[in-house]
Amino acid sequence: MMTVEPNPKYPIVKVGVLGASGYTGAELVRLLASHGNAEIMLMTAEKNAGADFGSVFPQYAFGTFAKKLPKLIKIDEITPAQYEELDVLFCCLPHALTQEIVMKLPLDKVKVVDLSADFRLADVKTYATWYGHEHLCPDLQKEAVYGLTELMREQVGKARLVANPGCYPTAAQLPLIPLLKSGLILADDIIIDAKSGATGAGRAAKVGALYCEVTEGIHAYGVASHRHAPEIEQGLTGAAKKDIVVNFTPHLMPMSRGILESIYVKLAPGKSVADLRECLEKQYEDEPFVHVLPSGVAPQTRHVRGSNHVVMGIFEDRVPDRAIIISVIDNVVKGASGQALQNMNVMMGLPETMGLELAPVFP
Ligand SMILES: NC(=O)C1=CN([C@@H]2O[C@H](COP(=O)(O)OP(=O)(O)OC[C@H]3O[C@@H](n4cnc5c(N)ncnc54)[C@H](OP(=O)(O)O)[C@@H]3O)[C@@H](O)[C@H]2O)C=CC1
Ligand SMILES: CC(=O)N[C@@H](CCC(=O)OP(=O)(O)O)C(=O)O
Repeated sequence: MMTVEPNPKYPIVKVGVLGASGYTGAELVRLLASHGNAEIMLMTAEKNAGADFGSVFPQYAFGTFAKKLPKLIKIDEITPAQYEELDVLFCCLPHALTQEIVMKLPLDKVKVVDLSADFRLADVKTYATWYGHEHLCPDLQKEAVYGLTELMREQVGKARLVANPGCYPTAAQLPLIPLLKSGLILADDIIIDAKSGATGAGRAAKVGALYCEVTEGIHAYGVASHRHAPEIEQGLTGAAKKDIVVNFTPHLMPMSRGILESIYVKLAPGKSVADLRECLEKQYEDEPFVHVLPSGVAPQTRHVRGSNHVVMGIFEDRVPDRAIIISVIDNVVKGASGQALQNMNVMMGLPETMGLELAPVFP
């Protein structure tokens, strides 16, 4: 990782990464290396504390940027002064632990982008129901801005605490929210059939997400019970201005990265698939990361791998009055660290694409 020259028009942003030894933390460091105006001041790990980042991830051990990285330390070794010298802190930590840390941070001095699910649900009861415990800091839960960047840019720009969306909710909401807001699809008949690569489960792989249990097969999990359903419903309910319940079924695929969602919707009376296409093309025509494919072309996870792009295809179903939307992202980039960096750029008044211009990796 080579140091990219800073753009002198913009300030240097001092950054901390909690959980830098995990998949999303490491991906963030990879992206920050090509940012130019970000300086990593502190990085933490738990089991890997005390190690160099380059010894945990030998692929990132080379080059001037890598050599300047601080050692991985434990969270409780960070001093208040170290927090205060940061502009932005990324939390790439497990759920529930994150809120314990964030509630003690000086949020008037350091802005936070949280990649966990801790601050995504605004309603305290919904949070307790799906996460199995009361939130430790409900005020911050309410204050947090949901960082679906393209649709929340203005709010993200003013936020102290951004809740970075979940990977599945990102791929689902970017097509569905504009369609619901425009009244082009019915709110009561949305089916999201989702598939994810195994990195979605994190580096501390559990039984079920281990290589030999994922390769050469596919399985559904969290059927009718996955905690991303209420997160998707929160966004769609806001867009439709009526309560929405979705059918959401995630599957684990034998691939490391990528999410593909086949989304089945019913057209509102008198509306056509051409209307859906026009709406999404118009919504995203100036967006650098969201793309609507021409009619008849289906996106693949390979089209976005390693990049911050979202690619959508829109099809007329053979079943009358129904459409199929296929939405793909890289779960670790737009589904986590890429969107987190995009949010940081917005929060700090930097060009939104800084550090995110890497093209997808192929094959
Ligand atoms: N992977 C993905 O695609 C996505 C993940 N997310 C969310 O982002 C967050 C991070 O995910 P991911 O990077 O995949 O997870 P990983 O399991 O890969 O990494 C977790 C990180 O947290 C550290 N950690 C674990 N336990 C503790 C602890 N008790 N105290 C301090 N640090 C700890 C780990 O350190 P060490 O390894 O050294 O023990 C590691 O650095 C999670 O909340 C996840 O749900 C969100 C969207 C997508
Ligand atoms: C394949 C896999 O296990 N995926 C994870 C989702 C990862 C993600 O987006 O995020 P949060 O954990 O931050 O909500 C899961 O289903 O729980």
